[in-house]
Amino acid sequence: MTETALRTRTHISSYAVTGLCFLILAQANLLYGLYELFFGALIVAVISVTGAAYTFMMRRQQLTAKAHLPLLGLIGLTILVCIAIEPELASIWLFPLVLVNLLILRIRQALVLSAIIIALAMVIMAPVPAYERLSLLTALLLLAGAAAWFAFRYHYSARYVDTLTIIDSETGAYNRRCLDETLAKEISRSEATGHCLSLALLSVDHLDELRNVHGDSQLPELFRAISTQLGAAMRAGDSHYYLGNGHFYLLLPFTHEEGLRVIAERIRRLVGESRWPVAESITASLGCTTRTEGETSVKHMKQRCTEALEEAHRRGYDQVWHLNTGTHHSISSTSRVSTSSRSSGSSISSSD
Ligand SMILES: Nc1nc2c(ncn2[C@@H]2O[C@H](COP(=O)(O)OP(=O)(O)OP(=O)(O)O)[C@@H](O)[C@H]2O)c(=O)[nH]1
Repeated sequence: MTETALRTRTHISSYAVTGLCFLILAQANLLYGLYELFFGALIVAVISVTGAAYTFMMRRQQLTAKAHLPLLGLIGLTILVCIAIEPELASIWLFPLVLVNLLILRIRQALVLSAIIIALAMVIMAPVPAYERLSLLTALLLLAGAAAWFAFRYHYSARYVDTLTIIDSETGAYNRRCLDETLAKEISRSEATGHCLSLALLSVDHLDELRNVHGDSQLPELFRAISTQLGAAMRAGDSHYYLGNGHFYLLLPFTHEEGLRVIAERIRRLVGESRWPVAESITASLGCTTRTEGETSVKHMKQRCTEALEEAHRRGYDQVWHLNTGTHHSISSTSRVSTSSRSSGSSISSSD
């Protein structure tokens, strides 16, 4: 579940429970013939139901949902009027208000709104004996403190859960699921704005030999180091994704074919010339492609990268291959970008 979905559920549940509590309170007030308080509780219940409906309507635009503060302010105002009518019953009204504020608003907003309402309530409750007001104030402050701590922990956990769902724990790179989502978004953005989009698939060469020599348990340390280096080598806005088995996708928005050749070659050289933990010296091959006009398929872009990588492997590893296509399925041009020899230095050579 995403943070947004979790937040929507919490908001709707909080409004619904508040609505239910105040409906019960309204009914109790009706039974005791306290008609003004009955209407007050009924108004709070109606505003709560409105809040739940509003949360549902705005579930996809939570960041622009600005009406929670006015709605809860209105609930606060109604409650203050009810306290003015019957100051002895203030605690029944104030406790749920503080809780619902902290469950729905940002922590700072909730604390400020609750503080204002509690301060006004204390003034309105002047006829009530001082020790009663003081004990109510203490209880409210304790509740607000505990609820704020809970809200802070909840917010932190929700963000942590969201991070876990997109990050590969072995390497710290984004994971496969995140790649598909982000690539689909970048393709739409590229289609809408006309900017270039490139994708590369990097694989560590001769992985089976590395596995035989160093053992499975050692390799994650190597992949983690590669992931860190990739993050540092690419510019802001680029991102890398780990698929497992020594394979990384590099997603390069705003990068045309020539730019892709430059960055892919730079990364191939970086891998070949760096000293790595576990294996010390390794090489990598990259299969690259650039989105063609009108192309909308995540699958086809990834497929071209895989085919380009297979070609790089066929040609002897430690290679960068670029594959572009006018149609989505067939390979219409294959460009050899680097020579296979690291010692001779790799330069962009002629197309095949
Ligand atoms: N996406 C991406 N493209 C890169 C990166 N580095 C180089 N490129 C591409 O390669 C082109 C040439 O890069 P460089 O040889 O570094 O030349 P540059 O003029 O310093 O590049 P920029 O000022 O970054 O545009 C750039 O215009 C980019 O298209 C990178 O880290 N990420």
